[in-house]
Amino acid sequence: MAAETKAKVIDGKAFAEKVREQVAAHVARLQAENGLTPGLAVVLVGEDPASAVYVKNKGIQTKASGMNSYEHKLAADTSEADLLALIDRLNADPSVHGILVQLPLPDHLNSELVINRIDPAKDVDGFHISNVGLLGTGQKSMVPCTPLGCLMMLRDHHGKLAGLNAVVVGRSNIVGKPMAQLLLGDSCTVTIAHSRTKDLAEVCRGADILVAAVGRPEMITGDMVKPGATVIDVGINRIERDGKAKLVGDVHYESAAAVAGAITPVPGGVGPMTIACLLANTLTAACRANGLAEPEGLTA
Ligand SMILES: NC(=O)C1=CN([C@@H]2O[C@H](COP(=O)(O)OP(=O)(O)OC[C@H]3O[C@@H](n4cnc5c(N)ncnc54)[C@H](OP(=O)(O)O)[C@@H]3O)[C@@H](O)[C@H]2O)C=CC1
Ligand SMILES: Nc1nc(=O)c2c([nH]1)NC[C@@H]1CN(c3ccc(C(=O)N[C@@H](CCC(=O)O)C(=O)O)cc3)C=[N+]21
Repeated sequence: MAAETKAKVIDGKAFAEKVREQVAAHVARLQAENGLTPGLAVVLVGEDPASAVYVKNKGIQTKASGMNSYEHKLAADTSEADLLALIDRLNADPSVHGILVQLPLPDHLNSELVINRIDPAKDVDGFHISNVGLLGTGQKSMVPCTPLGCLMMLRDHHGKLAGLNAVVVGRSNIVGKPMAQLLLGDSCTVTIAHSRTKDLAEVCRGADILVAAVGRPEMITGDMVKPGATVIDVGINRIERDGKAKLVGDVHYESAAAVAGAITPVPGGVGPMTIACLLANTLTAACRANGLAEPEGLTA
């Protein structure tokens, strides 16, 4: 028998739609008042099918919000020099305000080198070492889209986050670490757990806010969740169940939802917010590049 769902479901899809509407309204104003159209360049190297789908969705949503989308699809065997040369051109192009290089890159390319070649002001992923440092020291920066989307949903649900115990499971540079920085910035008491953490279940049970960014299908189960806690599931895992392809998170949804106070679903949770925040970051970058007022409520 399925456990009864107790938790409030945080609808990331609906939230993302609202964010995209705010972005579109601000873009329309920029065009009317300043003759400025923000532009986002997305670079995809190779033919990973999942990445191709994301890049296509990003392009569609970028255009739907009134911004320009420039897609650069490069062959899997593109040389590092050629990729760096493209980034240099995009850095110098005033119609491009945001640059995203889809990760992971093929093995022969050094992602750190490539990411750090992007002009930090155009680094809408917030992965450049300058933006990482600015975020870590509490200064204005470009904030990584996935953690920013999680933060927006958490602020919306809780109002103030100060004093809450937050546990982030996962310490990657693109999700876990920046998520922890943002929660710390909002005065949570933050614990970062990872594969070497002792008694992960007990650590997780201490969390008022539990963020799962592990990359392991359904590994966070209901017994690891404190009653009433808010659970944010970042995981995107494609699995096969009963002969069918299925998308599941890093959280075992049914058992966790029976205990949690609020939970994000997969699909329809963090994923859509990630793309909405990418659009928000592109708008923010365009405003900053032109010395214009930034959108309110769309930055950390
Ligand atoms: N919704 C969205 O927009 C996005 C979703 N994702 C998804 O989020 C998930 C995480 O992505 P990402 O951060 O890139 O993944 P990484 O593989 O880079 O990092 C995973 C982290 O989880 C930790 N971990 C792995 N196994 C365990 C375990 N058994 N117990 C505790 N910790 C463990 C690892 O620890 P250690 O460091 O010790 O190895 C590591 O820090 C994936 O499912 C990915 O698909 C990612 C980006 C965006
Ligand atoms: N430079 C870079 N920046 C990224 O932000 C980045 C990246 N590389 N590489 C891959 C990951 C993954 N990622 C997702 C974005 C949207 C959904 C999303 O919209 N998911 C939908 C489901 C989509 C589906 O059905 O596959 C949902 O959860 O509802 C998921 C995952 C961004 N990433």
